[in-house]
Amino acid sequence: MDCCDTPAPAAARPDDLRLAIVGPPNCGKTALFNALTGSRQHVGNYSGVTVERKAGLAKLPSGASIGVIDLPGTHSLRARSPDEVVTRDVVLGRHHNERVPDLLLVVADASAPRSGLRLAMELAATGLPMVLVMNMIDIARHRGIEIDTNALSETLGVPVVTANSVRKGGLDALHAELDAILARGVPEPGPNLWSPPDAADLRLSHRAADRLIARAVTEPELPDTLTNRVDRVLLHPVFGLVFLLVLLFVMFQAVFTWAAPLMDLIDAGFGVVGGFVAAHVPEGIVQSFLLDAVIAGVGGVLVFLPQILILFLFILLLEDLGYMARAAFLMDKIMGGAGLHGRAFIPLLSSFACAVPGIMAARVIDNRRDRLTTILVAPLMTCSARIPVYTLIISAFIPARHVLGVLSLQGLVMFGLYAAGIVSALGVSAAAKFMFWRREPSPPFMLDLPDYKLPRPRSVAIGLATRAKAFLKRAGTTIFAMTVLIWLLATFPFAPAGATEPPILYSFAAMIGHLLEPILTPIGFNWQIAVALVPGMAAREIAVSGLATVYAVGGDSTSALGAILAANWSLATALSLLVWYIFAPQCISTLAVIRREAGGARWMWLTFGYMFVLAWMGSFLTYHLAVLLGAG
Ligand SMILES: Nc1nc2c(ncn2[C@@H]2O[C@H](COP(=O)(O)OP(=O)(O)OP(=O)(O)O)[C@@H](O)[C@H]2O)c(=O)[nH]1
Ligand SMILES: [Mg+2]
Repeated sequence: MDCCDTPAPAAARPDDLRLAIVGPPNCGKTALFNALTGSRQHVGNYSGVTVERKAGLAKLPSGASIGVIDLPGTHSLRARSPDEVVTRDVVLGRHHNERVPDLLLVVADASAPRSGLRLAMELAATGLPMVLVMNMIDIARHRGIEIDTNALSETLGVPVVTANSVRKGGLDALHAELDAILARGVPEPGPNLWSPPDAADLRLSHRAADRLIARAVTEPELPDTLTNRVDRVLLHPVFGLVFLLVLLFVMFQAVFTWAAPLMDLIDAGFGVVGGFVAAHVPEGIVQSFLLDAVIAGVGGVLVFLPQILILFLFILLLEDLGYMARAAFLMDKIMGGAGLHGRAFIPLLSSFACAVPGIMAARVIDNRRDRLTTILVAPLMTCSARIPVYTLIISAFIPARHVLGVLSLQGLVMFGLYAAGIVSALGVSAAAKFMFWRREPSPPFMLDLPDYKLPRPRSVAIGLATRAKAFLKRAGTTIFAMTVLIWLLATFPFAPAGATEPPILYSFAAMIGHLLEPILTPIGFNWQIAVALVPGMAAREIAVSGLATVYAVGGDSTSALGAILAANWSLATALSLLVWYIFAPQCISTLAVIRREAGGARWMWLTFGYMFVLAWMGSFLTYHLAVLLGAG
């Protein structure tokens, strides 16, 4: 029966029901949420993937729909970090605009059920009705772990089902249970007796969990040791670090070399469209708009899609494999030396995609000082929006030859730019620790090392598609809008009658460019760069589309942008711009998210200020050093 066919009594009005998914980190809550609701939220094999509340609608086999909320993972309601506070507040009904959930879906990792069962026992005190889901049952079975769901259900007094959230049909038991609950009517909540547990309560609850496990879970004599065997190499203090370095290195080589054929293809595609427009649209303002703003500008950015996707392919595979937490473990010493918390690794790693989710991921750090340091340095990590800028300049100025026979020099320079971002992040955090927090010792941190899992092609494909969509959307909105603005500035006003100079020199763009020259000439930038930099605050890629448009309007539309730059700039200018892009506080969304997450405009201005100073000084030194060495 469809729920919407007949007006139903209160208990059977599932549309109003709210179900909250709660569980320890990395037990598959988001995978379960996606499977229930058909959403495509990001999952990854490490703790702290989800840092905010997400809502969706689950359709049950009976046709009923119920509201489902996915929450950040937590080991206890005694929330410490901001992400855990979200979970606590939703469960206890303290979240603004949200009432207490009607039913908790408590998720435990069946292959390592301890923390999930402990949390389930703690949650029982809230009085909320719940269902316990023993997720990842496939992994548990594979390892020979047996779960007695009847014993669990008897002891806890709640329905217990097993689930595999990443296989079709893996939620059948849960679906049936939810429909049965709806048919019976969701029980009224009991009184909320939860209070923050103290150390003695925690000890007791751990013992209770042990007793429950002894009764309901049978572990095999010989635990699975593949993860341990692999970790003996990958977590080795020397081999492990060497492996990590080689991996990163291969990644950047791949970004450069694998992408080339695809990029050429897209470039050729735009070439054909450009030829068509040039042949069929009469010369004039419309043709200039299509050729200079749309094709040269936005098209010039779209060409970089393959590179961005290759970088994400690596990141998604490593995430799903469970390697990221290992990398965090390996980097802990180095990061700790620079005053960064071990938990900062994942936020900093996410910042390779974009600083915005990276800064949000810092919510997993419970200590405010360490969270602020992480937020402060996250924008120094090389976000994917820098890829087009880096690639453009590298391809134009660094010869495509090999070093030592196999290493591409261009890939090497790219690696160097990423390394420069990382090293400067370590340096800035060490400086911040020295200046602001010298006396406070760093608290220790516990890292969950997940078991390795084979990456699932479907989830990697979904991840890639999401990234591609986001990039194309940016290109179609922000980047397009700003490129059109630059085109307008470069086109109007027209040159006066009888003008002898190229028309663009009479445009607003040239006027603005010349206005900024006093700040930018000392670092080797010309007025064309200046024009692209200001709208580039909206998105870094606009430097590419902006330069393409300015040069195209200026009459340089016949050859590729790289060739135009190579002909117009000195190597010193190119290097200076690369260094500028390592440090420049360049995108407004990042600054806005810093303000929100750090809780004040002062942190935003501090980030803007230090990054601007670093960018200007770095570019100044680079430019003058390069000129001294004869590259001017
Ligand atoms: N084999 C198997 N893998 C699963 C299952 N459920 C989730 N996974 C994988 O486990 C990893 C963690 O899943 P997530 O859904 O991100 O876990 P989470 O509980 O939301 O994690 P946080 O948001 O960090 O708390 C991912 O790599 C998933 O693909 C399952 O039932 N079986
Ligand atoms: Mg999650």
